[in-house]
Amino acid sequence: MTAPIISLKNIDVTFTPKGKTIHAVQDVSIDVEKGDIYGIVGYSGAGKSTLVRTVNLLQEPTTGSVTINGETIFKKEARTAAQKITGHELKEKRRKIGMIFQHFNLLNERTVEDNVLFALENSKEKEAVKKGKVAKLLELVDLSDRAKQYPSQLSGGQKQRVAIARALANDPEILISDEATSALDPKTTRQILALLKKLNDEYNLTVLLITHEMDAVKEIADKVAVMQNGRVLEKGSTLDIFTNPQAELTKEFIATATNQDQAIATITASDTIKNLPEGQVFAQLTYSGNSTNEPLITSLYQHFGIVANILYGNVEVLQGTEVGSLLVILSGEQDNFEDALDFLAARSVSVNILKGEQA
Ligand SMILES: Nc1ncnc2c1ncn2[C@@H]1O[C@H](COP(=O)(O)OP(=O)(O)OP(=O)(O)O)[C@@H](O)[C@H]1O
Repeated sequence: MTAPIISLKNIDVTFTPKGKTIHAVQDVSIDVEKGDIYGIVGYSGAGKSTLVRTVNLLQEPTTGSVTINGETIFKKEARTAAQKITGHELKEKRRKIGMIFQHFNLLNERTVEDNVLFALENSKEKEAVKKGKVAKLLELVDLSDRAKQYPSQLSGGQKQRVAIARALANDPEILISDEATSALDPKTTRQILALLKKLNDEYNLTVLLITHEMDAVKEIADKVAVMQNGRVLEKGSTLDIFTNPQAELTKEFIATATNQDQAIATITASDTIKNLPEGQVFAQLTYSGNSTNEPLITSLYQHFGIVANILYGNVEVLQGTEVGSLLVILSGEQDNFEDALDFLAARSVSVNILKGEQA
């Protein structure tokens, strides 16, 4: 197996402003394979930006190691001196890691093409070659007709596309997207995410997608790590995390991204659930892939005499696999409930009891 393109091991980042200690990142280890779109999701202050800034050493870890393409560019253990690559080597590495940000960071007094050209400042290529490259990049992000305009003449989505063209100017292998869609409306967000996915598909560009929106992860990420208070709570394939989230925070993010939180809130407040008869259970069933081919609801009745009254249903397609969610009221023989739950678990249907006997 080839080495991960990014390997962060036991990363700690501690800040001590005015004698106060802030553990911004605590013992985080993440491996990103070449060609991954790897989402890092968490609320503001979770430590996402600090963590990704260690990838190109814009932020040196307090302890831990950073390995890019098999080469350890930084390593520091407690009470030993840091080992790191030289300034020149680091500069070279950084050129191969593009970054885009929430507020685009464009130069307002330069035209669109000059903003992209600026990234090639240190390139030894002839001016005409550089200009040709800029033209190609603008074509790639569908902004050829805006080359001579200034950032102030562009929409947010267009500005972000200029930033993407600029980030790609040095043919990076990795693109770090730090809340790049957070200032954009939902439609523009989808367009930018689609562009990142296209770059990933066509150029095998590895993308680190930092976001507070699980929706963005759901759209394009293959893998995801969920962060809180500087730590990774859980990580894995997007499909696994969506079908079987462990941490409460992850469940919360997923519920928001799939609009289930709204459905759960509305249904929980309804008279049907408020007056749920004794012995009945209000539950959320989440399933993926093969189990969707089985007539689960029919099976519950046939095998266990359990009736499922469906109040809400939703299917998402993640990485080509359906992930379904049902809000149901289950009723039937008490004695059969446990067997029915085992039956569902055996088919990788996760059951979250929201109200009723076993809640
Ligand atoms: N240079 C710094 N000096 C002191 N504290 C810092 C510094 N940079 C970040 N922090 C603190 O580290 C913690 C993590 O911040 P970080 O910006 O990494 O979080 P985040 O998840 O990216 O959130 P956001 O999306 O709001 O930037 C916060 O408590 C923040 O205040």
